[in-house]
Amino acid sequence: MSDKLYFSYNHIHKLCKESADKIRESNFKPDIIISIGGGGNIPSRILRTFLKQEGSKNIPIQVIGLSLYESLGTGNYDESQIGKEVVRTQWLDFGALDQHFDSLIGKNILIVDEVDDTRTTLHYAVSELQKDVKEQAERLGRTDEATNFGIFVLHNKDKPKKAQLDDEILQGRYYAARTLPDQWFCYPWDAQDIEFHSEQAIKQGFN
Ligand SMILES: O=P(O)(O)OC[C@H]1O[C@H](OP(=O)(O)OP(=O)(O)O)[C@H](O)[C@@H]1O
Repeated sequence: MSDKLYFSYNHIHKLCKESADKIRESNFKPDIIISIGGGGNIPSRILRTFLKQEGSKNIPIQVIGLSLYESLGTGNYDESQIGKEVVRTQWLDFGALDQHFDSLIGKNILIVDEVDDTRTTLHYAVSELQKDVKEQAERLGRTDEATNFGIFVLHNKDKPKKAQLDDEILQGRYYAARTLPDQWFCYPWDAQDIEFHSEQAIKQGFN
């Protein structure tokens, strides 16, 4: 097989459907989806379609912008540590949501991205959001309310991770549609030539 794996839109749609069923079966009911842009945006929107319960409202999606940039640190880094600095380009805005979403306190929060590679980005997202919740809860005297974080990714790369997630999340509310070997993943939204991309996805069985 080629060292690149190609995934079609249809395949991704099906992964989201299947994962929404698993999330529901596990009894985790997200109140809000926090999408890590840009890769998390399309999976978030598809997942929402399948998480929607009849008669209830759509789950709101908020987007945070996180990008991995080359670390320019001058310290004694070994090669494996270079290039793993998370830069925050956008954060939450609850002003635009209704009164039920004036904060994340006491909510079930599903963080969505397309891939868990070194885990640096997910770790950053969870720990910064946990910090925000803690600060808000202390300020508003609501520290007794439990806030639960879950994670959904299309793909988890089977490789040593450079950052860790809490066991509570990893063991209970970490949903990876597929765990695959550490190869180059090609997503349809990055394709310059979608016909070629789709053909490869069909050949590889990811259609
Ligand atoms: O597990 P990690 O090693 O942290 O890598 C995963 C992250 O890398 C990619 O983001 P990127 O910074 O390339 O930005 P993008 O989503 O805007 O393409 C991807 O979308 C994930 O967010």
